[in-house]
Amino acid sequence: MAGLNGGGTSVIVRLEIHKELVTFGKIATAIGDAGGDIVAIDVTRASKTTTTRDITVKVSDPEHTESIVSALNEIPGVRLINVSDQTFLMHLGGKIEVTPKMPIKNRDDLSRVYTPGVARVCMAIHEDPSKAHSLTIKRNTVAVISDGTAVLGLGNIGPEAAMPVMEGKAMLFKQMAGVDAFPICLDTQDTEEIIRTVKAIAPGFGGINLEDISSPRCFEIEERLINELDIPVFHDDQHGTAVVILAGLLNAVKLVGKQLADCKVVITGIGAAGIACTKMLLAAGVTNVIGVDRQGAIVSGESYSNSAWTWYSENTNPFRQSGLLSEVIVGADIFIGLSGPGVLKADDVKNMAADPIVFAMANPTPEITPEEAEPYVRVMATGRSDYPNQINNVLCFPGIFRGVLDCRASRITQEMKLAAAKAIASVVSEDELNEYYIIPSVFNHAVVEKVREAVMEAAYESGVARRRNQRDLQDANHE
Ligand SMILES: NC(=O)C1=CN([C@@H]2O[C@H](COP(=O)(O)OP(=O)(O)OC[C@H]3O[C@@H](n4cnc5c(N)ncnc54)[C@H](O)[C@@H]3O)[C@@H](O)[C@H]2O)C=CC1
Ligand SMILES: CC(=O)C(=O)O
Ligand SMILES: [Mg+2]
Repeated sequence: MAGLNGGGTSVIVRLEIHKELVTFGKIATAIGDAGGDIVAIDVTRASKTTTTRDITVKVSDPEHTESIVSALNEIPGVRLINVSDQTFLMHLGGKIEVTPKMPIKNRDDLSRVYTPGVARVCMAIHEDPSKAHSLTIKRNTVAVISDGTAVLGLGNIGPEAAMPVMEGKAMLFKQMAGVDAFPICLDTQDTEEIIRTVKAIAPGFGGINLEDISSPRCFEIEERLINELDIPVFHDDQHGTAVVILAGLLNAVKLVGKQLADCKVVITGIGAAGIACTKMLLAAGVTNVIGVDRQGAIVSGESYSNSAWTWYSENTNPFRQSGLLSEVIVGADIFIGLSGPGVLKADDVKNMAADPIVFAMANPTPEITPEEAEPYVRVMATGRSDYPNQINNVLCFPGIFRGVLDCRASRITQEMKLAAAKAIASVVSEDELNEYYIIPSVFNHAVVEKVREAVMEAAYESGVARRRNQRDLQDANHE
C-alpha cells in the first residue's frame, strides 16, 4: 500500500555509467529486481568512457527509493549523482502564478489600465458597487481559504504547510472550470479573527471556498460568513465531499439493486465532512444513518460537549445502536469513512449486509485499502487518484463555483447541492455503470458543464441567482 507518497510517485535517478564496466541492461535489471518500474530514460551527457543518464522510476514510498538506491550503489562502474523526487520538483517555487490578460505595450495602454484612465472605472464602481462584478476580477475569482487546522487527513499542520494543498485546489479550479482562485492561508486559528479577515478581503472575490478548517469551528465560521457576506461561501470539505458521496451512492445502490432510503449507513469520522455528508443523506431520504467517532457510535440521550454532535445524536441513529464501529457495522449496507487510516477491518466488511458498499475516503491513506476489502466488498471507492472510483470533492467544487459565478448567486442552497450530486451521477450512463465505474473520472469534461447547468437551474429556482438568465431576459423583452 502506498503511503504519503501516493501510488503515482516517481523519482529521477541521475547516474554516471562507466561504459566498459557495466551495461545499461544490468542497471535496468537491478532497478527491476528492487521493484522499480522504469518509465523514462534520458541521456544527459556522453563521453568516450561514460554516459550520464536520467532514469525516471516509479516508486511506492521513500523506503522503496532507498532500496533502489542501495541496489544501484552496489554495481561497479555506476556512480549515483543525484536522486530527485518528481512530486517535489513540481512544487518548486509553487504551482501557480498571476498573468495579465493583455500586455502594456505603450504609454497609451498604461494610461488606460492604470492612472489616469483607471480612475474613471474606480468611480463608476464607487457609484454602483455591483459594477465590481463586471469591471474587476471579482467576476471570476474565488478565494481558497484555510487556517491549516485539518489539512487532508494530516491534522493541524499550520498555514505554511497547508499552502501546497490550497495551490493545488487553485490549479484545479482553473484547469477544470476556468475559475481564477487564490490560495490564502491564515496565520490564526481564532474563529472571530478568521471571520473578520475573510469579510475584510471579500470585496475582491466572487466566492469563498473554505478548505481544511477543523470541526466544529468550521460550522460557525461558515454559517456566520454565509449570513454576513453577499457572495457564496462554501466549505468544500463539508459540502463538496457530501455532494460527491451522494453522487457515488446514487450510482452504487442502482448497481447493487437497493433503494438508498432503505439502506443502513454507517459513517466514521463525525467531523466537517462526516456531518455534512450525513445532512446530505438525510435530505436524500436516508433514515438509518449511524455516526461513529473515536469513542464509538453517537446516540441520543448521551451528552456531548460538541454542539454539532448533540444535533447529530438527535437526528440520526433511530434504533439507538451503541458501541464501537465493529459492533454497529454489522448488517450495514453502506460504510463511509471520513476519519483516518486503517479504521475499518476486513472482518467488519465481512459482517456488513450482502453487496457491501465501502467508501473509504480518508486522505491520503484510506480507512481500509481496496486490497484488504477486496474479498468481501461489492463496490469500493476511495478519495485517491490511484484506484478506481475516486470520490473526491474535486468532482464538485470547480463546477459548482463555475455555476454560481456565472449566475452571480448570493449563496449555495441545499437544492443546488442536490442538483450537483445528481448531475455528477448522471455522467455515468446505465451501460457504463459497473463496480469499478460508479463515478466519473476527474478528467471527464462533461462533469463541470453538467454541474454548472444543474447548479444554475437550481439557483434560479431557489431565487438566489442575481444575474438574469436568457429566459428572464426574453420575458422582460416581451413585457
Ligand atoms: N475524499 C474526499 O474528497 C475528502 C476526504 N476527506 C477526508 O476525510 C477525513 C476527515 O476530514 P474532515 O472532516 O475535514 O476532518 P475533521 O477533522 O473535521 O473530522 C475528522 C473526524 O474524524 C474523527 N476521527 C479521526 N480518527 C478517527 C478514528 N480513528 N476513529 C473514529 N473517528 C476518527 C475525528 O475525531 C474527527 O471528528 C480526512 O482524512 C480527509 O482527508 C475530507 C474531505 C474530502
Ligand atoms: C480532498 C480534500 O479536500 C481533503 O481530503 O481534505
Ligand atoms: Mg479538504
